[in-house]
Amino acid sequence: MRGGDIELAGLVKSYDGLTMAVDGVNLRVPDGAYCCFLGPSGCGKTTVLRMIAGHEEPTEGEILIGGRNVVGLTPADRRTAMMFQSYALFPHLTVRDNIAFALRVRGLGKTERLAAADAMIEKVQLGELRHRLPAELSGGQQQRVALARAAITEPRVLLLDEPLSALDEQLRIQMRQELRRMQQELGITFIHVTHTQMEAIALADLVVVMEKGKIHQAGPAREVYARPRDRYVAEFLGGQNVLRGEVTRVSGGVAVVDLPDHSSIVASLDGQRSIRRGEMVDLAVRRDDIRLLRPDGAVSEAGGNILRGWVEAVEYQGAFVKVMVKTPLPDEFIAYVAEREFYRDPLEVRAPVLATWSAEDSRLLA
Ligand SMILES: Nc1ncnc2c1ncn2[C@@H]1O[C@H](COP(=O)(O)OP(=O)(O)OP(=O)(O)O)[C@@H](O)[C@H]1O
Repeated sequence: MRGGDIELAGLVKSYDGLTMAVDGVNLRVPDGAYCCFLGPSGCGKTTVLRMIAGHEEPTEGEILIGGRNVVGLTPADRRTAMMFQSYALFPHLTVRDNIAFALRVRGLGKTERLAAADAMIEKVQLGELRHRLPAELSGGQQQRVALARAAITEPRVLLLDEPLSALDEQLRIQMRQELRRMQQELGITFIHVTHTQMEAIALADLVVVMEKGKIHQAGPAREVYARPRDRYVAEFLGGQNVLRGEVTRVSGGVAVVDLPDHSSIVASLDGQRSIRRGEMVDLAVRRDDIRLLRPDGAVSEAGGNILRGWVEAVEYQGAFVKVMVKTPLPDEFIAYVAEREFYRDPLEVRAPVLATWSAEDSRLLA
């Protein structure tokens, strides 16, 4: 039994009794999940991580690992391990000795330590590098050593604080795959803190989006990206346009929303049951669900929602083209048009356009 499931219940951390670094966090992380805490600097994600690790005590609330409250226990008794941003490898010890060191702290004999280190070295594919010093390794290899050193104590939960931030862009993407592979191989719960949206989305089974000490949304990557709960999550994850307007009608699972430019948009309620006429609401539509038409073309082609504007800027992105559309609305409006489709009849800057999408592609936000 691994027992690496985590439950955070009413978790609060205040350093000075006034500001809440963590402000009432409730969350369940299943055993063996890859969970990413995502949010801007200062949102409290590292503090949550440090409290799970046992490097910081909560002001209030419980942390259950494997069903047992671990508040007050040492990291070793919690069976958690932490991998730091800087890797914190001993410069004078070889790869093998760095990895074996964690077991010396736990009082294991030398033969046992080295045998365990060798097994772990194979697991993380560091075979040929076992006798090298950290300075003789690449950033990615150093990270693998740091991971092996954290994993050798057989923790139930491995905590990673911005593990990829020291690497360059290309290596970061490569190491992302490797972290995922290792997590699956070790079969333990990973809690990974990051402020990079794409990193969280690419890696996690469970993405937890935080702001100012609170969780806005926790769910599978695709749910958080494609069905953000509120404006904050939609804007932080990106890929969505968020518009604000007044509800003029609610019926049959949809709401009609009047925007400040007097256009009417139909959006699915998407479970927002309590919406009433007259209420101000946010609605989201994915940038890649927008079709851009020339106004002189067949307006009948425009199924459902229409917003009028003109092309403010065009940015080539490779697989798609990012078109910034200026509308009379205060919110920015962007369409991602598939590359081939865009170049069939390229829109030039200042061209008037109709941005259209179907009712079911826009959703009310909380
Ligand atoms: N030891 C401390 N003493 C006082 N305040 C602290 C301490 N550690 C963190 N804080 C404050 O708590 C809040 C949350 O910090 P935390 O490090 O958890 O955020 P974060 O989201 O991880 O940010 P970053 O990505 O910059 O590390 C911040 O306002 C921070 O200034």
